[in-house]
Amino acid sequence: MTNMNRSSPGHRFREALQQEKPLQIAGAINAYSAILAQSAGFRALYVSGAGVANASFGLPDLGITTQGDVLEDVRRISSATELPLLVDADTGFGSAFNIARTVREMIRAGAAGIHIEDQVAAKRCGHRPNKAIVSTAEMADRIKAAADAKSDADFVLMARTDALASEGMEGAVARSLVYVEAGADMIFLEAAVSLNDYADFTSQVSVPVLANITEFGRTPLFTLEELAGVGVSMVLYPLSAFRAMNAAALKVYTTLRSQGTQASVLSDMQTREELYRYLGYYEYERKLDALFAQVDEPDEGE
Ligand SMILES: C[C@](O)(C(=O)O)[C@H](CC(=O)O)C(=O)O
Ligand SMILES: [Mg+2]
Repeated sequence: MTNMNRSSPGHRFREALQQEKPLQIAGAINAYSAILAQSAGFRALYVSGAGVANASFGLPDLGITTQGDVLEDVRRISSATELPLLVDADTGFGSAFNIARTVREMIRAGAAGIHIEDQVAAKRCGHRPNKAIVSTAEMADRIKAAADAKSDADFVLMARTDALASEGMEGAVARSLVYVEAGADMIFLEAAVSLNDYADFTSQVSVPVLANITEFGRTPLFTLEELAGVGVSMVLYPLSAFRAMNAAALKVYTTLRSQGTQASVLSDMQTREELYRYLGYYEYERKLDALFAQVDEPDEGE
């Protein structure tokens, strides 16, 4: 393990965590969403496992997508933004060797960090009933395998615990302390239901704690200020923009079918001008024009 690369994505994530308290982390479903979130001022982004499954594959978030599927999205998104990416690695995508490979490949793909959860491999969304979790020892082994594979000491290894639902606060805290001992740098407390949960948890777990403020789930939509007050270090919005895009897209599709024109939904659309601005299209166009101008000149002299 080295600390050579001072500007590694992991290092940038840790810097962002110092600069913004709590650090707001926005889910970006694809490269263009990452550009939009960056321009809105976010300092860190998230690649959601549910997002990869739902948006890239049209599948439910039930552990069906693979390490390679997630890596492909991470590569695309990390190429489009300077911001550090926290990536949802579900249960690590296999046993110790697979988990080690997940870490190595995530670093190569440009991720700043990953979270690995303590659910069984046949995982579910953290906000659904009937989740099953592995033993504390098995999860500690996952974390050790991941920590051992870190080629960049700054790469963030976050342990997510889904234990609150089945083992209560006592279980979630006890497990998290073991996960930190095993090498977790931070903890993701999944599906907390009250501010008191966070206060309780952060008073007993000394590493930075993430709150997942996903919509229509178990956790109420606590504000940044409220979460700051209970010791939360990171606030995640994994699918907020995705959910909004989906509603907008459906409205456009149904309007086109029912009205035969998009006139009434134009105001819901981003204009061509805006799209191009975010993409830096005009800059590309200027370069292209300049390039053609240069190529033309020698021709004229001949
Ligand atoms: C954070 C999460 O793991 C994700 O994949 O984005 C999901 C989010 C969701 O389903 O709302 C989870 O909380 O399990
Ligand atoms: Mg997930």
